[in-house]
Amino acid sequence: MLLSIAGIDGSGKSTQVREVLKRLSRFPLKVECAKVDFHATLSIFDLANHLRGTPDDYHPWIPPVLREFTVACDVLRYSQDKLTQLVERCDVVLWDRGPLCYRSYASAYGVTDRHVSVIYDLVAKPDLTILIDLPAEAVVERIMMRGEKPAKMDENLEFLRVVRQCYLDIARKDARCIVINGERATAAVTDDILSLCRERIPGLGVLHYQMP
Ligand SMILES: Nc1ncnc2c1ncn2[C@@H]1O[C@H](COP(=O)(O)OP(=O)(O)O)[C@@H](O)[C@H]1O
Ligand SMILES: Cc1cn([C@H]2C[C@H](O)[C@@H](COP(=O)(O)OP(=O)(O)O)O2)c(=O)[nH]c1=O
Repeated sequence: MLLSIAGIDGSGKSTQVREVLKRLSRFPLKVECAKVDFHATLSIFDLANHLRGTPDDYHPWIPPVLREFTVACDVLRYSQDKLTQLVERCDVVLWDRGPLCYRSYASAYGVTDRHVSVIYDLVAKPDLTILIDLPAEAVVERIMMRGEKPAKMDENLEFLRVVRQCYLDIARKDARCIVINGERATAAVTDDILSLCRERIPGLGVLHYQMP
């Protein structure tokens, strides 16, 4: 089962991937985490650094269509070279981000180029995408509190509002995408994700709990 955890920056994707992994590790299941390795996209950040003096100041200086095409190429490469094999070897793969995220970012940056969209059609399709949804205001507060990583240029209220709307618009059209409320304690969000997995994926409903 390929489970994609989606949401705007700071919505708690990485936190949930970690928590769901912890909970599933109590069961006799092979569970692995996945996240796209950026390669060509890193050159976009290098270019932004060269042009603007900071790697995340890429917008609007580097045309969005060039950037999103580059991101899409990295996502497809990762899907074909690593993710597909991982899914074959594992009972559950927890994907931090996923096609919904990448399509939403492209849309938020106004990219409608068909080539980008066709590349995402070729990427492995998650069995289930869980969109952790919460208002951009709540996320900005979390990002400001986040000690480990300073806020990036695109982690601002105005842009995150647009990204959130793009997520919701794209998710609404996908039957394999479920929106959950992310404005709750971490454990409550994890509970929701696990119960959605059990409900939807045959086999996960008959998990045999192993005593720790
Ligand atoms: N349910 C939650 N309530 C409050 N803070 C949270 C919650 N989930 C995550 N956080 C905090 O919010 C910040 C962003 O979470 P993170 O998992 O890094 O998000 P993402 O991977 O979506 O960017 C982190 O500092 C994290 O500790
Ligand atoms: C997912 C995505 C990210 N980005 C930008 C915004 C992200 O903050 C940045 C890095 O992505 P990523 O490494 O996935 O972010 P994080 O470590 O916060 O999970 O690249 C795009 O421009 N397009 C995209 O499709």
